[in-house]
Amino acid sequence: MHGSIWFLGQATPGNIVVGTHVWVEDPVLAWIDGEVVQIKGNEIHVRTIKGKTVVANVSKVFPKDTEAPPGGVDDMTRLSYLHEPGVLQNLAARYELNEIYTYTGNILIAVNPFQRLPHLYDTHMMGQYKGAGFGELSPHVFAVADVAYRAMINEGRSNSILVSGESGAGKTETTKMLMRYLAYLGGRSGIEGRTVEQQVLESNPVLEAFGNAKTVRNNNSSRFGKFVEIQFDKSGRISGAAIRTYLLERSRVCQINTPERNYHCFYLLCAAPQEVKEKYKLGNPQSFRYLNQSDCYELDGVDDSLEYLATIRAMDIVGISEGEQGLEDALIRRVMVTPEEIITRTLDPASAIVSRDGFAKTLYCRLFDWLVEKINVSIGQDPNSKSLIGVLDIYGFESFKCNSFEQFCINFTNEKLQQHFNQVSFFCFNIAMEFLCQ
Ligand SMILES: Nc1ncnc2c1ncn2[C@@H]1O[C@H](COP(=O)(O)OP(=O)(O)OP(=O)(O)O)[C@@H](O)[C@H]1O
Repeated sequence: MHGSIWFLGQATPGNIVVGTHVWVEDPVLAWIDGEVVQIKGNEIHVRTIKGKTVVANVSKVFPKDTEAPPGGVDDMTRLSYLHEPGVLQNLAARYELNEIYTYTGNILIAVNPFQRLPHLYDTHMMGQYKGAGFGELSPHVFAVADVAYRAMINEGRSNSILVSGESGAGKTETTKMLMRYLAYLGGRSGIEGRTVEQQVLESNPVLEAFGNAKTVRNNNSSRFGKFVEIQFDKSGRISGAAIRTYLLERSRVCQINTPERNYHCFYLLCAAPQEVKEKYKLGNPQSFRYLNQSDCYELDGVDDSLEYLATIRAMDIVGISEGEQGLEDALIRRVMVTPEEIITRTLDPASAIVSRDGFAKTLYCRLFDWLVEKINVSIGQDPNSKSLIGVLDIYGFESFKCNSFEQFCINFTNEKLQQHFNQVSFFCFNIAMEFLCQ
């Protein structure tokens, strides 16, 4: 992987004297600037711009670059101090000017604007970035896609772009923009005049119904990692695409907390037309243990019965039909295979519950993998593609009340994922706005 983010330039006692302009932590603003008025050993007394005097340990006080341009710099490697307050100040100054993209070397930092900015992504803009040298124009997600594409053509090898950041930071949107630009460069229309990007996006409602859920931060949070492969032929034209998914959050199937929800598909099923509900003996979401652990059932502005119909339509497009299951034995009996014989043991209720939950999680993950396979058949992969550009959209680390150990450990042990990390040459890091405003 090329590069990562380092916070350098930590203050040392040597470069802070009375009169130095510094940053200190602030419970409301995250960081506030001020001037050092007194130093007592490791204690630094700072008069902030709000007129308050605060005392902080020297290790928590960072020098401020008083000569930094007020509008910020578009590449943060040009900052005199690459420490947390310096970086945040720079991103906030640019954000004020509606500049949501900033480089740190060859890493693109994207701040979520939480509003549509169509002028940033139109065809005119794509034309501007086509073939432009990296860093020649303002930082942009198209510039990252462009450099990845050029490197693929010139060096004749595949590339990957890693899109990371916390939940709600804008990874999925960034991934869509990367795909849109690659489809623009790769030219070829897909089946029936639909571009590959359109085909991948058309499968989104299915993936979102089964892989997205309401979380504290995002009403439509992807709870899985996604690697979208855009495949190219030897002349650099798009020849196919495929979606690989990773690390679906298994624990959510059986365990949720207010104000979060389980996967959307469960609520959609409960909002299905009456005949479907009767056929599958479905009640309201409040009657299901896996849904009623949280008291959040509805999403603002979303009608689950309409979403149900939209998902069924999207499933039709990708060629998914109905199937049936019979499950009782798998739930209440455990089969043990020994060298001598096969023993079937009936479980006590507590073990049956553990078994039920484990079974539900595995069943759900397999269902999800099966859906992804179906989607790939429908999109059309090219087994003979010369090279590909992969866009890896994967959530970063978050701090929950109850962190799922399973979820985070797996980040580092998943071999399939590691394989793609090894291919990554370009990096987009997404930041949600509230991070800047904390
Ligand atoms: N570049 C952008 N332009 C406009 N709106 C954006 C942009 N990026 C993000 N958003 C807004 O922020 C919302 C959340 O973004 P997104 O779903 O991409 O986050 P995410 O990082 O993929 O979250 P999660 O990890 O929870 O799935 C989007 O629904 C959209 O409204």
